[in-house]
Amino acid sequence: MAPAPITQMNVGHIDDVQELRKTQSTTVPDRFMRDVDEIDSVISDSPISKDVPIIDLSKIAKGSYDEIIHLASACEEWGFFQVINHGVDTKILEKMEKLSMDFFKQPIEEKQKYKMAPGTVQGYGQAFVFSEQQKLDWCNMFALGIHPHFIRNPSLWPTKPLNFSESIEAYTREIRILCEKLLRCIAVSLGLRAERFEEMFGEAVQAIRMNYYPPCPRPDLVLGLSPHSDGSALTILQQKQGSSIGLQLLKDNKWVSIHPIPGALVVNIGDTLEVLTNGKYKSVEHRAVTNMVKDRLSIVTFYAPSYEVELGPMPEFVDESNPVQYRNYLHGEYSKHYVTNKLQGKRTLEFAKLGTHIPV
Ligand SMILES: O=C(O)CCC(=O)C(=O)O
Ligand SMILES: [Fe+2]
Repeated sequence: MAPAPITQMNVGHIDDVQELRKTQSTTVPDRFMRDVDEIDSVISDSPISKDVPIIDLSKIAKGSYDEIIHLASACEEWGFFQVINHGVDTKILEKMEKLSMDFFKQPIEEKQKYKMAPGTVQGYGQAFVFSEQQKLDWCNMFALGIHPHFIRNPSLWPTKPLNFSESIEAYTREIRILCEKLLRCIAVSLGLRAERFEEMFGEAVQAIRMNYYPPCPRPDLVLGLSPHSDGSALTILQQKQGSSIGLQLLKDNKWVSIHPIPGALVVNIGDTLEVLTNGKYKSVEHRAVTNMVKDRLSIVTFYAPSYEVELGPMPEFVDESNPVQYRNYLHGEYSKHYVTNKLQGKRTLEFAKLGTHIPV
């Protein structure tokens, strides 16, 4: 998430979905209603796939080559996996869930002290809305840039709940260590030296977003979060215990729900790794759907190279049978492009794909 430009744009009125929920209305405002083709499969029994791979990081730590092979196939065939025995203390995960809920449960006046400005991606509100016509997601977000420090906007760091900042620091420190570990494992799974990405990434960028989806009276008409791939290299997603099942990924053209495993974290490949591996490991389109009775909270970490790093397919993934599929660009340019466009499947990656033209 590069610092986005402050622009005067008219995004229209954006309803706060928790406030809508309080009205007990049985309908949703027009702006949330999706066209039929966008939601045809939202509640048609999208299978809850227990096939999404589960990677045991403790096996890799003990040197299991089989688990590295398993990781390689998870990345290549799914772009998504759940990680267990990941080393992040359960207490830290639970604390973060409580902290996030305590934040979202506050009166709207308190949360709006940290309002996300139109066209930006940090603070409280709804990101990726750029026009009055754009449909809205049934979601309240709270997002912060974490690392390096210059991406932080201190005025958006809440003073309530108490100890919010300290808890965020503790959580993001742990998750950063996990990102580093995972990236080393992913490098090995690609036949690279473990440190290959780490050395290239420089001081990696880290951002966090909490997505809160209150129950919705018409889950059949709305989306919790529009389909997208992540602009990161790697994303780590924590689903709050007891949340509704809501995360879906597109596999073989079908939406598949991710079955939450207590204590596990969901990991997905972002656009940046797709480009670096010249499409060997692809970012996968995913979205969130809502539920009529249950709410959902996800706590999402985006981990990416430093903005000044030049990205493009690594020579290891280019040969006669694998010609270059993406152009070279600075990560900061992509990050800016990502946060200034609405979420629209894998459209954003057209920025880098050779043979596609994006209007500027
Ligand atoms: O809530 C979810 O599970 C989806 C979140 C997500 O994909 C994101 O924040 O990028
Ligand atoms: Fe995502």
